[in-house]
Amino acid sequence: MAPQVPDKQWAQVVEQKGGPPVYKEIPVPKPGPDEVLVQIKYSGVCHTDLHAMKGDWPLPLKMPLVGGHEGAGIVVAKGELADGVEIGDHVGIKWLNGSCLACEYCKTAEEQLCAGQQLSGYTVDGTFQQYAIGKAAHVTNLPKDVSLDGIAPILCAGVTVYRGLKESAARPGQTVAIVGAGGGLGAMAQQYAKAMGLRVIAIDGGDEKREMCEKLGSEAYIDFTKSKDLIADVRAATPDNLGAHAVLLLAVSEKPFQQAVEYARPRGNIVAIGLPAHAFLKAPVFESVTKMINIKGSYVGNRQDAAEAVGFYARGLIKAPFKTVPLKDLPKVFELMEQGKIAGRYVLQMPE
Ligand SMILES: NC(=O)c1ccc[n+]([C@@H]2O[C@H](COP(=O)([O-])OP(=O)(O)OC[C@H]3O[C@@H](n4cnc5c(N)ncnc54)[C@H](O)[C@@H]3O)[C@@H](O)[C@H]2O)c1
Ligand SMILES: [Zn+2]
Ligand SMILES: [Zn+2]
Repeated sequence: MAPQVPDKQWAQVVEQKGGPPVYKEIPVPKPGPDEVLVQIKYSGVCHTDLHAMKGDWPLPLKMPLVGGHEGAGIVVAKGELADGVEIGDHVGIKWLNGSCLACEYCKTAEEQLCAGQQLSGYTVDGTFQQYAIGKAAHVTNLPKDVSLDGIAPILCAGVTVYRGLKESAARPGQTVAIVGAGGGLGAMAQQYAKAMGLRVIAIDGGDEKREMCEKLGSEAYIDFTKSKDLIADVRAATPDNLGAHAVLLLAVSEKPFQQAVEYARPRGNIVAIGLPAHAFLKAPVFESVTKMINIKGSYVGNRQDAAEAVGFYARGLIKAPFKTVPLKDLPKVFELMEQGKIAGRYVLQMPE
């Protein structure tokens, strides 16, 4: 028998650009033919949700908006064309809520580049509500024996850094510098990198993040708020002083995007993932050319990346720290995030 679905639910709704989100009751949405309705149990809070509320990016967003795109829950209703997902399944709703499935990018498993994409918590309502809609083709299957709180942040932070590490082409034994290592993506990135046999240099600010990075197995922590010569410090943290084989840029400020070429080793790959507002990538031409540096962007991951990232977690390889608070506390989480005070991730628990 299909579960009882109420007409109303609690949600965090951004009613105007800049926020704050308003905790209120809104109607429970109904799934379309190719969609599922997911009873969200937990949702991670990604810095992207804060960028969305602030209107940081040159990409129009839905308003009013229910944010959130790291939702883990249980399917409670589905449309008649929603194949491959059953009521009762545990699934995740990620940033890419849906895509056209028919364009060149969708056909070649690069759906994050689809011009017809729908984005959870940005162009469609996301997971900061008790019941959220996802396209059946795009929800991520989650194993039923894994608890839904810790796996929620895998759905954006995990997938994104996992794909980013693949894009970095770093091989086991090589060194990756993770910039913004103390944040939500950064904590995950350290764990995925370690599981992939990479050596990690963590870059972030403050002692709470230092402590976390050391626990997560980074070989060096460089505090960007204290270092007198960040470039020299990163190089010195590599065994031969030549710099990192790969750099993962996860920070929410522009400066590191302009420094990375100087501490990447010759032939190094710099992967830009963080999306600070109004920022530019800038690199010295001389060093970029003579060191044959590769600078690229990486944007979430495809459905297979999501399945693989979940697999790493389910096998116990990813233990990034998170704190759980009720859905109503989202404004407090945004405040701490704005101040750069969150080590790891906050996960919101939906009311019962
Ligand atoms: N490309 C993608 O697909 C994708 C996916 C998810 C998130 N993002 C973006 O990634 C960024 C990070 O997200 P998050 O949720 O991890 O944010 P977060 O706030 O949890 O972490 C950001 C970290 O960057 C650190 N930082 C700030 N300035 C720094 C500097 N100069 N050097 C080193 N560290 C610095 C902060 O201290 C913080 O720990 C955001 O911009 C987000 O929108 C991109
Ligand atoms: Zn498409
Ligand atoms: Zn995200």
